[in-house]
Amino acid sequence: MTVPLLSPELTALIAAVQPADTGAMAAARTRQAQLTKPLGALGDLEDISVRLAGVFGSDRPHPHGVAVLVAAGDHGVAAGPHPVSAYPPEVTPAMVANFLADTPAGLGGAAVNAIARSVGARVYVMDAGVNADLPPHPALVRAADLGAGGRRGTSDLRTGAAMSRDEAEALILAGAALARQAVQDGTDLIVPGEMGIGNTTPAAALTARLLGQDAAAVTGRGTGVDDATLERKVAAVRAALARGGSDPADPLGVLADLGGFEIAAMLGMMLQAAALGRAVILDGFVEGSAALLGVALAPALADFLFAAGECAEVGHAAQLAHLNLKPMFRLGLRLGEGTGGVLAAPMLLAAAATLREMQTFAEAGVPGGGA
Ligand SMILES: O=C(O)c1ccc[n+]([C@@H]2O[C@H](COP(=O)([O-])O)[C@@H](O)[C@H]2O)c1
Ligand SMILES: Cc1cc2nc[nH]c2cc1C
Repeated sequence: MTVPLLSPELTALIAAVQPADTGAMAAARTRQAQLTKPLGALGDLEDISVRLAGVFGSDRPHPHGVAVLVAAGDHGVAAGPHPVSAYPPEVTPAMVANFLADTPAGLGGAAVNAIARSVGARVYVMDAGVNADLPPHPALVRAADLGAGGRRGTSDLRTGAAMSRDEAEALILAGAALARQAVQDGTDLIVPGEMGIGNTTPAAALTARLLGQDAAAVTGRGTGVDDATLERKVAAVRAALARGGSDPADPLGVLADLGGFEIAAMLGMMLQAAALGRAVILDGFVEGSAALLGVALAPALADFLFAAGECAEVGHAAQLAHLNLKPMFRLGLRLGEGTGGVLAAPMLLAAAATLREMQTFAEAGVPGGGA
């Protein structure tokens, strides 16, 4: 197929995603082998520390701030009398209000707020296309104010494209703008997060198309749907794919055809974070679908991605395998919001600290360090 052109702004963002620093990674690998521990004894943290050296261009990486950027959007496929979720679409705007609620503990009463507070991460909230009038709040960023259309939910992907290419691009760029803001505020580890009732259905459709998998293999129970609803979800994904509205050779077309506004925004966050040399921590299945689009657009993005846990959603393992990422834990999380990504952030900070702060055998005078 002839792939339609991307806007100059998106083309520039994609071009700015360059591979990580292999020299710093080689130096970090050598250094890890000299640190005061049995060879390989820090397990996967060693590989993570080497990858962080590549991201931050130093064999002594020193990442600082952690932020979770939660984008919320509604979905046409979730509206109407045939639900694909265990919860009604009204939960999406209500949860945005919960992310922003004034509670005795501080900003926000959702899981992501509590977990972020517990690890000192900042929370940003974006309305990427929620089907409600959200009252103004100083901590609420509106994609519409960042140049994106501000439509209240996507179209039903069973019967037509979820959004236009222009809308998809505008949401990607709005997500990128929020990530630039977070970096400006001092963030080195970016966790894209999401809220959107029904969004495991578009995430499954994106995954099926981009990985060439059968709908049933990548469609899971999301919020905990029963067997009849799961069947309806698989049928929805099959119907969306059967329309033949997009080709994996055109990732923006796939996003517009099968995606969601918050998925587009998270894609923009990932591209921008990588373009600015910051690490991205992936949470669950919905974030994974954005990451698949990201590496299809900019293969070097993979160097900047770190997997938090393997979530309970069927299809997540296939995403991680495609991204060549090893999850750090398996806690059975199936929440979204970026919760798993925030939980993983201290592990990344600790991995970097080992490279930066441990002594070598020679420095510490510990025998057995080898050559
Ligand atoms: O990302 C995941 O792994 C994930 C798995 C299950 C559920 N979720 C969250 O639950 C919602 C989507 O589930 P559903 O059943 O409405 O498609 C949405 O708000 C997500 O944040 C997210
Ligand atoms: C209550 C609730 C909170 C969520 N957070 C992310 N997805 C969610 C779905 C529901 C239903």
